[in-house]
Amino acid sequence: MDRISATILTGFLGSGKTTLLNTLLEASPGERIFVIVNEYGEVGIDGKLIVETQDDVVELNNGCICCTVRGDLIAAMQGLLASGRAVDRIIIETSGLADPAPVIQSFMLDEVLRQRIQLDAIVTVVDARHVADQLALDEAREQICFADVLLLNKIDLVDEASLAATQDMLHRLNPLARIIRTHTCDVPRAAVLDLRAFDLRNVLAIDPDILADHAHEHDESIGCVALRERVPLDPAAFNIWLNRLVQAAGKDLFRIKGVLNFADEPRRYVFHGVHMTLEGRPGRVWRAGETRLSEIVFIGRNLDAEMLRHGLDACRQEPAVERAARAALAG
Ligand SMILES: Nc1nc2c(ncn2[C@@H]2O[C@H](COP(=O)(O)OP(=O)(O)OP(=O)(O)O)[C@@H](O)[C@H]2O)c(=O)[nH]1
Repeated sequence: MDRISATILTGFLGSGKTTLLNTLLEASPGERIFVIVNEYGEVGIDGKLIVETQDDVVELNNGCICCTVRGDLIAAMQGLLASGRAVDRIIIETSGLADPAPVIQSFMLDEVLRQRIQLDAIVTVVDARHVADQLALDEAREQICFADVLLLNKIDLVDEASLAATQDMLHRLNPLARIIRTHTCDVPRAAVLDLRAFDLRNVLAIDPDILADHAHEHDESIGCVALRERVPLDPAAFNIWLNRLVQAAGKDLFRIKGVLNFADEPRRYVFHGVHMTLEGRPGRVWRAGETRLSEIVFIGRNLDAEMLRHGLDACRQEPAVERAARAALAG
C-alpha cells in the first residue's frame, strides 16, 4: 500500500505559513488534502483565514503541537487512518513557536503512522525582515536547522544586501536545505510538495536524541492573550489604539492577528501584525446567522492581559443613542 505523503509547514510567528498553505490548496484543485493547523492561542484565527476548499481542516488550538497538543496531532492522524477515508496528502501547519523536533518524532515513534505515512519534507518559511531578531529564540533556530526547504519570504520588505546576508546566514545554519526567495510564498507546488526530501539521517545528525521522548519547554516569558468582543468596534478608535500599542511595545509583540466586527461594516475585517508591521483588509461578508464577533490574539513577551482588555474595551462603538447625545452636547 502506498504511504500518504505528509508535509510539515513551519516557520516563526507571522513568517507566512498560512499564506503558503493557501497557495498550495489553491494550486491543488481536485486533490484530497487533509490539513492540520496548530495555533498557540486558545482562539484559532488561522482556521478562519484558510481558503475555503473541499479539504478537511482539523484545528489543534490552545497549545503548541510540539508539546501540549502533540497527542492530539497523533490522534488526528490515527483517526484519519482508522476512518479509511481516501486522502491524497496531509499538510500540517505548526504554530510559529513550535520546535519541529517533537513533531517529527511523532511520525517516527508511532508504529502505525510510520507504516502508513511518509514524511515528505519539512518546509520552513522565514521572514526576511525579522529573522535576525527571531534567532535569539531556540524554536526559530531549530525551525531553520530541520528544514529540507527554506522559503526566504517577504523579500519585498528588505534590500538586496540584507537578503544576501540573510541567505548566507541561513546557509550556514542549514547547508543541506534548498533556499528559495519568495514574495507571499508564491512558489510552484513542485518546489515544496512530493520532494521525498525528508531524511532521518540528516535529522539525527542535528539532534541525535530526537527519537528519545524527552520533555520540551518554551521560554516562560512568552505567552498569548486572546480577546473576544461581541460589541461592534469603532474602526477609527481601533486603528489608533493598535498603532499606539505597536509603537510602544512592538519589539515584544511577536504577533497579533484577528478577525474584527467593525460597526456598520457588512464584511469581516482581517488584520495581521508582526512586530511593528501592521496590515489589514476587509474579508468576506458576515453570513446570515453567523455570530458577529471580534477575536484577537496577541503573542509576545510579558504581555499585560488586563491592559490589552482595557484597550480593546475602549474601542467599542457606543450605542447610537449615547453617540447622538454626546454629539448634541458637543454641538
Ligand atoms: N510584505 C509581505 N507580507 C507578507 C508576505 N507574505 C505574507 N505576508 C503577510 O504576513 C502576515 C502573516 O502571514 P501569515 O501567512 O498569516 O503568517 P503565519 O506564519 O501563518 O503566521 P502565524 O501562523 O500566526 O505564525 C500577513 O499579513 C501576510 O499577508 C510577503 O512576502 N510580503
